[in-house]
Parts: sequence; structure tokens; C-alpha cells
Amino acid sequence: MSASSPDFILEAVDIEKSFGATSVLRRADLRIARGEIHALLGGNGAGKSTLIRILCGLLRRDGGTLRVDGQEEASPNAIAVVFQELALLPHMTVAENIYLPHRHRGLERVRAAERREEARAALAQIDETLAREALDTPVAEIDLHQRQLVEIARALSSGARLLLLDEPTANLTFAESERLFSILRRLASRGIATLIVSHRMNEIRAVADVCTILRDGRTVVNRQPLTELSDAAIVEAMGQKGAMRAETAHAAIRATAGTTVSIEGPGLSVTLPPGSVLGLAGAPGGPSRLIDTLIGANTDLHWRIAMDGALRHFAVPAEAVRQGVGYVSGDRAEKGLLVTLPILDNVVAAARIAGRRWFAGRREARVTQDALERLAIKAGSIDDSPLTLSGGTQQKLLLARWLERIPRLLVLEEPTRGVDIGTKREIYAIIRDMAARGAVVVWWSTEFSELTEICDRIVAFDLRGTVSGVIEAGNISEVALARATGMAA
Ligand SMILES: Nc1ncnc2c1ncn2[C@@H]1O[C@H](COP(=O)(O)OP(=O)(O)OP(=O)(O)O)[C@@H](O)[C@H]1O
Repeated sequence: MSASSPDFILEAVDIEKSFGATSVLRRADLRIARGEIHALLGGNGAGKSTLIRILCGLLRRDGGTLRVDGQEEASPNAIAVVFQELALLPHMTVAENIYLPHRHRGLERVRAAERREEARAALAQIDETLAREALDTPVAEIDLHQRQLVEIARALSSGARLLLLDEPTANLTFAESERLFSILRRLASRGIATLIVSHRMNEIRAVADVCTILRDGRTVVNRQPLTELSDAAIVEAMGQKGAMRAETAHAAIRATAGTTVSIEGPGLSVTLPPGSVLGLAGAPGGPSRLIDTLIGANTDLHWRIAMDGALRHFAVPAEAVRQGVGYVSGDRAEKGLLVTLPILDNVVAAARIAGRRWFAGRREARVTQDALERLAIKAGSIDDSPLTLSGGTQQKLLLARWLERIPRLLVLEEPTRGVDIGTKREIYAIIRDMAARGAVVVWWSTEFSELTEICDRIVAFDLRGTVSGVIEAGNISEVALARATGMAA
């Protein structure tokens, strides 16, 4: 064990943690220097979130030492975590949300005007416009990216010197991610360190200086500069050797059987033969309205959908499922996971709706086991809660729902959110296989590299949510997408 050094804001050494019989962290190490941006990497289930929860005191470690500023008993405000599911009170104002933690420090008698001024100053360090214009706005009325900035401001106003960000860009557009990174860099230059978890290699390289890689709960790469590691070396350290991007572009899939889907609406008229993979690119406004129509989640007549030439209008999502429309969302907490039901019910949910079956059948256990095996989902038992799975594994569970009976139209909304590089490749292969067997796939992603790899045609939406172009196979590139969506840096 090395001696503690004052240059480190955080030193976690030999951290151990088990849940019951499952050992999740096995002597994991992590050292973070002052003012650095440090990437914590590892495959789904490697133990990253567990380690973060230990660092910020949400979870008790079973063994190991933790020093903050060289001290074992550190001030609890030195480290602040910003989770994906943000912890703000929507009906309170931005300012109130920022000064809320000060109540814990016994400052409740400080005058409201002073508290508001403190909150303004903290937010202005991050975003002057937001501090000027949104301080008295209820949090429910600002967008997700702005909420994240409010959380960071709250951390800074409590005196945090290390921010822990668990997949902070999962719900952000490209431009918003870039803004967040420039804020983190600015904070780093003032000595505030960030630990960032991300599965997106491009952005790790864009923002982080050094990385630590976990594999099966152990530190396999300890504080190494990213410039010294190739993508292949990182992927190999994570234990996902086969996960590098294929060199050759994928050929358009021609399925012999299946349904032809047509989509028509303002600025767009496309016919998708069986096996097509249509990408949707752009800020959420435009794609989500089309997706909601495809899956029966909105009843406006903005878009017209036809299957094999017959116009379809799905009044409710269950109707879309019965007509052969599958849907996987990356927003698993809100739009996918049945958190109060066991893994089995999560897997067979779509088949039950399609077959109007409400009671568990004996073959469902077998179907569930098969799906888990096919997707290499490591679960204790099919009767466990899906919440015992790591984030990326929960995402695979949503896809498992559509394996048994391939949908005629599969609608994907950021389906690889939070999924590690190796698992992404598996998901791509499964989706291509579904396309080859006749499914039409419509895929929205904010990750342009993913769209360019998978799709044979892409519809771009601009920042106002209107269709700005259709990019055909030969012309698909990340630059073309950035231009067409207005999301270039
Ligand atoms: N409360 C719990 N009970 C049982 N097992 C758990 C619990 N919380 C986490 N685990 C297990 O611990 C392991 C590590 O999970 P963790 O969420 O830390 O991984 P991760 O590296 O953050 O993964 P991801 O990239 O998917 O978010 C997983 O196998 C998970 O199933």
C-alpha cells in the first residue's frame, strides 16, 4: 500500500464489497489527483456504480481504506455525486434546490436573499445565462441538461472538490455533452476533480486525462494516462476483446419475408422494405414524436404509418404490440422496466400482451431462461428483481422481450444507453439478425457513431424538431449527421 499523498483528493485502496454471496468489489483501487478529469471504465457489472456509492457514503464498504485529502475522516461535503436519475425537487426553484443542502449545515436562519445570492454565484460559475435567467424557475420547467448543471452547482456550493458523474451524458445531445465537458474542464483548471463513468470511448478521450479500469471488481488499469492506451488496449483490459468495431461497413440487409412499413409526414415520405434499418438523428423533439406515433403512445395525426400498404393508427401501445410493433427504450426507469415484478415477467411482458394472456404459463420460465442465455444476462434467478442487475444488464433485459417472437416493426429509442462496448456489439448483432429475419427497424440514437455503423438510411431532424434531410447509405457519415441535425460542436 503506498503512503498517502497530498496531491490526491481521493485515495481508495483495497476496497471490498459483497452483496450476500456475490463478491462485487475485490480489492479495488482508485486514486484521483486534484483537478483532474478521471474516467472510471469497465464492462457492465464490473462494479463501477458500487464503487461510486461507496465513495460518496451511500453504501458501506466491507474492507479497504478511503482517504479524502489525505484524511480518513473526511468532510462529507468534499465529494458530491450526480446520478443519472437526478435528485432535485421539481416544484422548488433552481435557487432553492441549490441551497437546500445548507440546511444540513445549520444555516437555515440565514436570510433568504443571502441564500439566493449564494446559489446564484454557484450557478454562475457554471452557466452565467442560467444563473441570470432561471434562478427563480421551478426545476420542473428547465431541461435535463440544465438540471444537471443545477446539481453540479449545488455540489460546488456545498464545497465539493470531487464530482462523481455516473454516465452524465446518457440523456444529453451531442452539443449538450460538449458543453458539459467544457464546464468540467473549467472546473478542473480551478482544482475541482471529476470522476466520470461512460461507455462512450469518443467522449472519454475528449474529456478525461487518465483512467482506471475495473474488471470483475478488481482494478486492472490504475491511473493511466489515456494517451498511453489505445482503444484496443482499453477494451482488452475490460475483458471485451472481440468488441472492436468491424472495419467493413455493414451491407444493407435484404430479408425475403416480412412487412413493408411506410412513414409519411411533414418533410418525409419513406418506404421501408423488410430488413431495413432506418436511423433517426437529432435532438429528442422530432424523433420522439415520430416514435410515439409508431408505438401508439400519442394520438395526433402528424405522422401516417402504413404496414403492407394498409394505414395503421394505434390508439394505445398494447394495440401496437398486437400488430407486431416492438419497442425498446433507453429510459428504462420510465419506459420499460417493470421494477416491481421479477425478471421473468419483464421478459414475457410483450408475449403476454400480444397473446392477451394474464397468467404465468409453465413454458414462460423456459423462454425466459433461453432469452437470458442468448443475451448473456447474468442473473441470480429469474425470480429476482430486475433492480439487482447492473444498469447495462437491465437494458439487455428490455431487448430480451422481443427475442421469442420477432416484431414486424422494431422501434428503438437509444437502446444501448448505459451498455458497455462489448454488449453493444452483441445488441447490434441481435438487431441485425432480427432485420435479416424480416423486421423493419427504426432506431433513434444520439450517438452518431452508432447510427453510421448500423443504419442503411437516416432521417435527420433539426433542433426545432422538423425533418432536415434523409441521408442515404453511401452518404452516411458523422460529419453529415452533425451538419443535418445542427448538432455540430
Ligand atoms: N443490491 C444488490 N444486490 C445484489 N447484487 C447487486 C446489488 N447491487 C449491485 N449488484 C451486483 O453487483 C455487480 C456490479 O454492479 P454495478 O452496478 O456496480 O456495475 P457497473 O460496473 O456500474 O455496471 P453498469 O456499467 O452496467 O452500470 C452486478 O453484478 C450487480 O448485479
